Amino acid sequence: MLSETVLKNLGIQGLCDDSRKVAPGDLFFAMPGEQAEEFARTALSKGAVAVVGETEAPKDLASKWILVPSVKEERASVAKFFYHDPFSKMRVHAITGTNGKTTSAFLMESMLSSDGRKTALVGTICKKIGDKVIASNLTTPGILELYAFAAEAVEAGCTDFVMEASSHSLYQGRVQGIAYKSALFSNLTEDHLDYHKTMENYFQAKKLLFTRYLAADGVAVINVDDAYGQRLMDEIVVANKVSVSRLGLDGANVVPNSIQSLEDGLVLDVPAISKTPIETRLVGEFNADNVLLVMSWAKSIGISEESIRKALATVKVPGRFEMTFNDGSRRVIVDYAHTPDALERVLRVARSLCKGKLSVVFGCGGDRDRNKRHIMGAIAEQGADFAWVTSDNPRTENPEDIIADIVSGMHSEHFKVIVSREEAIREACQAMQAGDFLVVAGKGHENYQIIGKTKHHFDDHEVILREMK
Ligand SMILES: CC(=O)N[C@H]1[C@@H](OP(=O)(O)OP(=O)(O)OC[C@H]2O[C@@H](n3ccc(=O)[nH]c3=O)[C@H](O)[C@@H]2O)O[C@H](CO)[C@@H](O)[C@@H]1O[C@H](C)C(=O)N[C@@H](C)C(=O)N[C@H](CCC(=O)O)C(=O)O
Ligand SMILES: Nc1ncnc2c1ncn2[C@@H]1O[C@H](COP(=O)(O)OP(=O)(O)OP(=O)(O)O)[C@@H](O)[C@H]1O
Ligand SMILES: N[C@H](CCC[C@H](N)C(=O)O)C(=O)O
Ligand SMILES: [Mg+2]
Repeated sequence: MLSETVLKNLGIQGLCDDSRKVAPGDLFFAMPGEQAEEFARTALSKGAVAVVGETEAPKDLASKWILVPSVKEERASVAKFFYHDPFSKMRVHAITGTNGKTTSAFLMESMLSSDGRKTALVGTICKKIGDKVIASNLTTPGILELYAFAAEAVEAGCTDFVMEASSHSLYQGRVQGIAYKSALFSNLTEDHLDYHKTMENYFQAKKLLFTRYLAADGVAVINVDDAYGQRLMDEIVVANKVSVSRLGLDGANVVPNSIQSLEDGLVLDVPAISKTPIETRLVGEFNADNVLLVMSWAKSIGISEESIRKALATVKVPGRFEMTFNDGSRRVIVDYAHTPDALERVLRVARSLCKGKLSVVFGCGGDRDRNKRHIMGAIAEQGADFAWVTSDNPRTENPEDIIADIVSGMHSEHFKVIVSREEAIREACQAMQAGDFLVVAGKGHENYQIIGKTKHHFDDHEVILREMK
């Protein structure tokens, strides 16, 4: 690493790896790539004090250029030094998996807080310390943002830090330098193959949380009902492992006696956690998986039964099976299902609650995994009585092309394409009769729609409430 003396002499005010965000006094990390020099020049023109690069300095920038073998490694070491090693001052907990991370992370934060521990949270919806909440751009932020936030958490007196670790972040080393006290695995199903290419690569990225980043004395808590979870359990060498199985697999450490599914919650009887059943307001079988996993984790790190109960009784997660409209007959929920597994599971729960016709409005994000689209089409067709296929965040793709991919998996007449999401929700709402249930899937808490490179205000809840008046 650059010596402390060098860093101090430079008089650095901040760290930055994105020329668009440079502030005067920043040390700029020029990540390797064709445009590294161009970004470095922009950074210097905006007042960066120096550039850390791994290619020879352009002659005219030699006095401002610090040559290192790996900018990525240097960025991690300097972040640790500059922010006073914040992660070593808290117990850090992470959850990974395709679905259920945000829900579980909210639960974890809630249980730790109920237990009297000051806790920070980082994930898809927000970065949060107590009542201070900042909306997130990524599920796991870039390493510099992450360290800066951890330093704030330490400053605020946090003892615990809960975060979602996405596969992208694990693969890219956004969490470099963290030694987790606990790591949870929810499940692994199809998503992100645009980035990881194969399920095996995707699994290996998730596995890094347990092999590279979990502390030697940390605990791994794993859902072994999932085949990749079972594989993880078998493959990782960790002192403390807890296996969790809603299905009651032989040999699992935590299995329920019974799970009762209510219209507005769950009652879980889990002898390994408590002698008496525990209630939550989270709904559906998939949430039973999340709750079991997090309860098991809580027990393993010494959170009291009372705190587990208290958190489960009150926790709510925005945009996850969120009942947006309910007049006692017609019900509309907003849910963040944007993978085949999530859509299938959410429709299954909705079906169990629906007395009339079950409909779904959904689309798929642009510039993301294309292969999941036709699978989601088939799932919507099988799981619901009627589907409105529409746009999610098209990003730079043509919305019609995305919809064509989805529809290629659909073979019945029980669906209609409406490109405008607002129009699709409007029609779906207008079609509702007594007893019907509508699932508006894919965007959950998002209050925007990304078309091209622009974020427009868009909120599923607002449209539903307007239409169901
Ligand atoms: C594919 C991917 O993950 N890309 C992430 C990655 O970008 P990258 O290193 O490839 O960056 P790049 O855009 O090629 O640029 C290279 C370097 O030049 C810099 N740059 C770039 C442009 C410029 O004008 N000036 C400049 O200095 C960039 O800051 C970067 O340091 O590293 C960046 C910094 O950490 C991330 O912001 C960026 O996330 C992009 C925006 C993204 O959309 N990522 C998504 C796919 C993602 O990460 N999603 C997961 C969710 C997964 C889940 O929920 O399951 C997440 O954790 O959110
Ligand atoms: N354990 C689970 N198994 C399968 N599906 C789930 C599970 N938990 C939640 N879901 C479904 O997945 C959606 C997303 O849940 P959540 O936001 O908790 O997951 P996530 O892993 O954080 O997703 P992302 O990676 O996109 O941030 C929910 O709205 C629900 O439809
Ligand atoms: N974390 C997810 C977000 C997807 C949300 C969905 N609304 C979309 O835009 O595809 C991802 O990066 O795939
Ligand atoms: Mg999430």
